[in-house]
Amino acid sequence: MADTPGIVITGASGRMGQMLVKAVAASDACRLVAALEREGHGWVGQDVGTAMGVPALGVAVTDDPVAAFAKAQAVIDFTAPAATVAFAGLAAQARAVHVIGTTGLSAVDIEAIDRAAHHAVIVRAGNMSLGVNLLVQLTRKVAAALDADFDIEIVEAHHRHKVDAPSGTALMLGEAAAAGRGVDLGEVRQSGRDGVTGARRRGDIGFSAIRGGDIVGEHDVLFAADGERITLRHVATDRGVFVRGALKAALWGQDRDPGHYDMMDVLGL
Ligand SMILES: NC(=O)C1=CN([C@@H]2O[C@H](COP(=O)(O)OP(=O)(O)OC[C@H]3O[C@@H](n4cnc5c(N)ncnc54)[C@H](OP(=O)(O)O)[C@@H]3O)[C@@H](O)[C@H]2O)C=CC1
Ligand SMILES: O=C(O)C1=N[C@H](C(=O)O)C[C@H](O)C1
Repeated sequence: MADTPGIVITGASGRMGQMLVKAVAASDACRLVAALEREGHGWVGQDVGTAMGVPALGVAVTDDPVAAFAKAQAVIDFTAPAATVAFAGLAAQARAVHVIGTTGLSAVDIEAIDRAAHHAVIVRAGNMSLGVNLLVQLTRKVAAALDADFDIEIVEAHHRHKVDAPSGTALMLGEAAAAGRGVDLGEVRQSGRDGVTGARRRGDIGFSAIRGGDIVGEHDVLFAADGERITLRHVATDRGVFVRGALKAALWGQDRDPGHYDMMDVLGL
């Protein structure tokens, strides 16, 4: 066990954080070396297992990322954009693989992550599941096969707590559709219609977001033409699909050259 990669989970009290802590602690392929929360969080100083209401795991929750990353080979990070950008710099200094699941990152945030990736391995994806990464590939292929007679609309649904829209996955699907069509998503993106919007512009890629209840994550890519429609759909019913992808990425990243990778690299798609 001691020579398996040591993993830090950031945002350990979060929906993803708690599942990741349990998965790493239960794995034979890696070890939990730290659980991180922000300064002032009620869990800091407590055993992370006890704080979660399960048997103690022998790892106290810390608010010190520098000390935590120094003893790790990988950092798995599903938190918030500002935290993730700060962690990217610190993980690179520690030469730890940084697996980023956080969504809602701005272009400036991604530039900062790109800079950190000159010094260490970063694997970042808006969705770590095998199914969604396959759907991204399918979306690109279908978009390449059809012309703009087919209107592309991406509809996503998530739980009531989600703070960013469109989802990271919806943006991955939109990028894939735009790449398939040979256009720049920034030129054709149409989000959140409301009011008298005018008729749909030919070639636009539309995004709609639903928020409610405990929906884990659902994504439809609709290709709608006169007389026929195609829908590509992924439904996540369990966050375990993201957890498994993140652990796979943390192990895959060991001994790779520095760089900014995604789940297509990890899954070999
Ligand atoms: N790529 C993928 O496959 C997936 C991505 N996600 C993304 O992961 C992110 C987290 O999702 P989820 O777990 O549902 O969200 P939660 O709000 O449940 O968890 C986020 C956690 O991060 C913590 N956090 C925020 N800022 C800091 C900080 N500066 N230092 C330490 N901890 C911090 C929060 O603490 P506090 O409560 O104190 O703010 C919280 O514990 C979102 O961006 C989501 O979109 C989610 C699922 C899959
Ligand atoms: O916030 C979530 O929950 C999820 N976020 C990711 C996204 O923004 O696409 C991935 C997944 O859909 C769950």
